[in-house]
Amino acid sequence: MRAKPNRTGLIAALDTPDAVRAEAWARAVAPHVGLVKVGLELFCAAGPAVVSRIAAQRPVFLDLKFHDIPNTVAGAVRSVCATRPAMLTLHGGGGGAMIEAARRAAEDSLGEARPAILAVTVLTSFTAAGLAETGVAGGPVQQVLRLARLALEAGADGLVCSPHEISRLRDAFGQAPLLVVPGVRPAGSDKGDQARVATPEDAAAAGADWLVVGRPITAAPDPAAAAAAIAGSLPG
Ligand SMILES: O=c1ccn([C@@H]2O[C@H](COP(=O)(O)O)[C@@H](O)[C@H]2O)c(=O)[nH]1
Repeated sequence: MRAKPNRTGLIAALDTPDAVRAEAWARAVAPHVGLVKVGLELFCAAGPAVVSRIAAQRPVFLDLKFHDIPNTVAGAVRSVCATRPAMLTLHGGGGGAMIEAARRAAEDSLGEARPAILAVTVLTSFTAAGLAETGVAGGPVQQVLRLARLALEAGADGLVCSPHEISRLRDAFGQAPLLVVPGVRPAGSDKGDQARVATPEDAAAAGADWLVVGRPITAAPDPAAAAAAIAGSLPG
């Protein structure tokens, strides 16, 4: 498992139901990104086979955000380990026992070659008001810190957070946890449904290990050029 880069790296999110298009994007952006991300849209349409094919060319961040009872999540982790992802996600809100079970399942399946286990804290599409609607008072930063502690103590290798929480997480937990950060928008790009966003330069300066960027790359007229421009804006 070699998921901690020496400097902030770029992950392109391949969000499409079309496996042929996803594989073409993966080939196009490959020179500019460290990993490509397969999420629910592509996985639900094209299944594990597309993950295995893409993983043969480029390390895959498998972002399926598991959230279920520990036994079920452990089984899902064992199943997806067959596709050889470099990193996978589960929801921190699933609790410590679920995260421990996921880590054990990954170790049993692939040993040293297991994927990094990342806990999603508070989705980057949430505002404080939206989070309060779900019954979580106190705002995103507090909830991110609470779930981060739980997840890291249960054996997670890292966290998915927004750019707004990176520095607070580094202050609380240091440099060791892998911080994977969506909600990244080059200046002037459309935010879409993302709420807690920052530019690639600001997220890198705050201490992100990996930036996850989807639509600003895949909706661009030239996805390879868009990925190259974002990667080029990161400190070297
Ligand atoms: O909190 C989270 C967790 C995961 N994501 C995923 O990242 C990409 C972002 O895509 P954009 O097009 O750059 O908005 C997407 O695949 C999400 O599922 C996230 O955005 N926030």
